[in-house]
Amino acid sequence: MSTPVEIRGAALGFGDRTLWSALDLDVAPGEFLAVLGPNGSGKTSLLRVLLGLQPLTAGRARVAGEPPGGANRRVGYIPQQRSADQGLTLRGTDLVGLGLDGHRWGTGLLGLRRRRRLVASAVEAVGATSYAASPIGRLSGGELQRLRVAQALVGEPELLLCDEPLASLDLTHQRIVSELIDQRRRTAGTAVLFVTHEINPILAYVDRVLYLVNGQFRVGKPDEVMNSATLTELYGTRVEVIKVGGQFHVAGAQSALCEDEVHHHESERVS
Ligand SMILES: Nc1ncnc2c1ncn2[C@@H]1O[C@H](COP(=O)(O)OP(=O)(O)OP(=O)(O)O)[C@@H](O)[C@H]1O
Repeated sequence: MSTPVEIRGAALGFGDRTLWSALDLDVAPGEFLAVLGPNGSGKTSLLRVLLGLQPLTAGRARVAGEPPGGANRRVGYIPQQRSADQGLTLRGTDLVGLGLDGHRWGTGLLGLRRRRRLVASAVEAVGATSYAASPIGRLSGGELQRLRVAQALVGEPELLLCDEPLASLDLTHQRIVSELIDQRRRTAGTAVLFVTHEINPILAYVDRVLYLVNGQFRVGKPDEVMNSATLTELYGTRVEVIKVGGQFHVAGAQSALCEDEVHHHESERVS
């Protein structure tokens, strides 16, 4: 299996602003990489680079050995959640089917049957069979998100890009969605890049963290990145990280704290 993601000497900027530079990153088959950082640090832009939607300013990126965006590359994508238009009449199964490209599965009768079978099994895998025939405008956020996971997985991706897939989900659905993603990478060797503002709900699955801040970044195991010395250096201001009950709590200057409720809570206590 080729390396799902290879990034060498990469930089991305808009105008005179550099989001990140000198980024070298390999993501191995089955690896779960959490991508963390404050608003605007370039997390979504990194996913867009790997989708072939955003050219790098410098350096190069390869997805399974080829330039991003190639037709042969199997990349699943769970975009940042936006609530579905109430009027949307697209059915759940149609949404999941959008994750299959007609070219690869064929368009004849056999192709259609095969597509239907693949969609049904992807829907079943996320436990969405009972509501998959409903128009998506009528589904709850959690139901819709499970269908989005099915859409991202139905094409059997080698690389899964997830952009805050747990946002606005309750704890039960956060667990269901993150377990589905974890199961995929364990059983099929799919590499996962998981953009999030909150590492704790997925900590059990995370192999490494890429933390982006103000044009700087650190990559390493969670304990190597999520500690006071590393985040203080990265943010350029005093940041305290404590690990309690297997969860990280981060407190520091306001600039470092646009991340999650725990952080805000901690900042009130410390400042
Ligand atoms: N095509 C573009 N042209 C100009 N600026 C852009 C473009 N795409 C993104 N940006 C800017 O780059 C910065 C990083 O955006 P990005 O969406 O990657 O951040 P992010 O880390 O995912 O943020 P958030 O946590 O808020 O989702 C933002 O300031 C954004 O406005």
